[in-house]
Amino acid sequence: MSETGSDYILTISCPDTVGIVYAVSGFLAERSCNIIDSAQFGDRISGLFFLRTHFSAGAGAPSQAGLQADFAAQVAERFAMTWKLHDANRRQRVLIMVSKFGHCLNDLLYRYRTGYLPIEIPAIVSNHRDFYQLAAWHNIPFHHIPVGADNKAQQEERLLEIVDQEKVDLVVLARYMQVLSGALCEKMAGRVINIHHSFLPSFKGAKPYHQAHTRGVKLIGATAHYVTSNLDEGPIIEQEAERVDHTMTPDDLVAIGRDIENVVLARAVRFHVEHRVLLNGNKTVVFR
Ligand SMILES: Nc1nc2c(c(=O)[nH]1)N[C@@H](CN(C=O)c1ccc(C(=O)N[C@@H](CCC(=O)O)C(=O)O)cc1)CN2
Repeated sequence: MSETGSDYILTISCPDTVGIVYAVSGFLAERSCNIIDSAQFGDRISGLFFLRTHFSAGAGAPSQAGLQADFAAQVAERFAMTWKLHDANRRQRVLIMVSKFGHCLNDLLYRYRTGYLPIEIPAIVSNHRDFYQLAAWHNIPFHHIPVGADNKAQQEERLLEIVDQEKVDLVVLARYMQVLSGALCEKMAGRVINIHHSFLPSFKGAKPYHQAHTRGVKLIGATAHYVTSNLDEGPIIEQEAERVDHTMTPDDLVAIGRDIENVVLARAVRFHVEHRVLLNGNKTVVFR
């Protein structure tokens, strides 16, 4: 039996058909589980259905393991669901990676410290030493892993050792400026979020603000996306944009961009750790 009031989040994707919400809500009601909030979306192009349900297990409800076993047998199988049942109160363990620009790292650390981001941060990893003291101030272990053309595979092995040892759920690239290998992206699929400093698909690669200035755009932005082996091509989680004009220098755009990057990355991390993001091919469904 579950402790009264245990909160869970159920996420589902499956071929769309009649009766999915009815089956899920009936399953929960029969087991003394009360839905707190629920959202769903049927994608008519992919033919897939997506559901996120936050519920509380009342007195007499089965344990998490019991709910999972029942749901697998009673509902998930007949609808061919891809699904997960998450403990809503468990804080995800987030490893942050950074290179030379620390604004996103600093912002995430502040939001974590003030409780805005319900996460644990067991480690900070960088290919430079610049943020060693910032990590120390927050009492978070700092791992310096320099990467060059001749040692990328070995250094990525070290990263994966830390991910394993620290039971990391999510890796956040907070302006980490090295391209991760295809092998690493495969191993960590759906568990690595990057902040790209442009409004993708515009201005991929390094130095997007200079590209934007050269092009003379009137809006600039930032994009948080899951990392895949295709640089800057991963499923987009969140974006934001700001108006700019002809009077602004590339440095002005960089300064405006920093604030946008902070907000977009923090939102994307929060959506992910609250199980609000479901993959839909190379796109996402985000139940904000
Ligand atoms: N597999 C992936 N790895 C990374 C991605 C990604 O989308 N897929 N995003 C980058 C972040 N990024 C843009 O957002 C980015 C970072 C770095 C480069 C780049 O060309 N780097 C050069 C080295 C630059 C340096 O040493 O300063 C390189 O790796 O040759 C492009 C885009 C993070 N990783």
